[in-house]
Amino acid sequence: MTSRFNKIEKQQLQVQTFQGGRPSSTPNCSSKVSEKYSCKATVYPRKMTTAPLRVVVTGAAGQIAYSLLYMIAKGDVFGPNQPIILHLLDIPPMMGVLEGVVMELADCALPLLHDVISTDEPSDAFRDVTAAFLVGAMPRKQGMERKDLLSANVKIFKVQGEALNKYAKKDVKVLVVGNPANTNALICAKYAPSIPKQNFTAMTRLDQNRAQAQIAERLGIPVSQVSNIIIWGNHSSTQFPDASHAVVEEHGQTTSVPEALQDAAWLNSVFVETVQKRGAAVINARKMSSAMSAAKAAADHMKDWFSGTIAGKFVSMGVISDGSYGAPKDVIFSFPVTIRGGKWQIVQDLEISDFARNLLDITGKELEEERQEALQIIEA
Ligand SMILES: NC(=O)c1ccc[n+]([C@@H]2O[C@H](COP(=O)([O-])OP(=O)(O)OC[C@H]3O[C@@H](n4cnc5c(N)ncnc54)[C@H](O)[C@@H]3O)[C@@H](O)[C@H]2O)c1
Ligand SMILES: O=C(O)C[C@H](O)C(=O)O
Repeated sequence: MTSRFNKIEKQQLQVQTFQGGRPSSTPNCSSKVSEKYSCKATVYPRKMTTAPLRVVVTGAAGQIAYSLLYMIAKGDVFGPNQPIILHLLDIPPMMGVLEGVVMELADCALPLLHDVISTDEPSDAFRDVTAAFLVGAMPRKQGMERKDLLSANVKIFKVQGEALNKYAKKDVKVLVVGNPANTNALICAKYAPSIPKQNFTAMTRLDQNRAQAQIAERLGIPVSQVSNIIIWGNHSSTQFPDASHAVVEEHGQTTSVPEALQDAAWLNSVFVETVQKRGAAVINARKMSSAMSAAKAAADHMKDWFSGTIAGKFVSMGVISDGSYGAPKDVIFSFPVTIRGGKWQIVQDLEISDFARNLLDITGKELEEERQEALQIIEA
């Protein structure tokens, strides 16, 4: 456990005292499933002093959630000493499936899992949550682009923005996974005006992880030796995976990725296109969109947001644009960020080549177009 998790524990203790068993502020959830799964059946340390953190996962009966819930509940995201109350939201027809997921969570006998609230009511799902994984949305099928999902999905994020605004903690950290993630996050933030826009982010960590894996494979080294790859812009096929500032660490020596690879042609073509099209490649192979890797990326994103980035390292997140690097303002644009004390900051003053400039402009323009289309759908 790091000291950053200690800070979270202190904040939590100010608002909710853990009394053993069910915390006093647990909402009376209408879900039958939640009634069945009481913390009395859960085994956890006797002297637990840290108050549990309420975490909502939407689309909880779906593919991504099936991997993600386990990661959260076993401590991968909020630390090995942070008890969790999971709030699980899905739509009414999925309540039966969700019941099975809740049974499996109980059967995992995870010491950190204090309680599970499963529901189809946004008011119960979002009440008092400190972290929100917004996964619930339709996935694309073979041959579609992610923005083709706007008409099906964007209204979900209006409703959930409103619910977050009303019921969540004002410092809730929101990660939008459901596609098209950047524009859904923008709409979600718009309908939650009482929560700072900086608290709404979109997931491009899967693209970062994919890029890291491609570079490591090309160099024949472990992924852990590659860092500071940037994903610029939209989580779509216009994204720009940029390894020009990335580094390789081997035997205590740091080398830039372009220097280690000595293959600019590969970096500017095969590498970029492979990462841009990786989601579609997985769909073609699996006939379903990525789920295990998406869950891992969501866990990585939220873990870094809560616990911070390591000195000298940055990660990519879709965040509200302030116009840095000539990106359009007021879209959710993926930038390299560092994180301290739960707050992200865009890394400044990185050199942008003409090649990069062109790709940044393309992905920025797509985000402006998506914003316009989303607003038309919402306002129709
Ligand atoms: N940003 C990324 O990198 C990334 C990666 C992978 C997948 N995704 C996206 O994540 C989303 C979920 O993918 P999946 O594979 O888990 O899909 P899935 O179809 O397996 O699960 C989605 C779940 O969301 C539920 N849902 C639908 N509307 C809802 C609502 N209004 N409230 C709550 N739940 C709702 C569905 O009932 C379903 O259980 C898709 O949009 C997919 O494209 C994004
Ligand atoms: O490609 C998709 O539609 C799913 C997801 O966004 C991904 O990148 O794997």
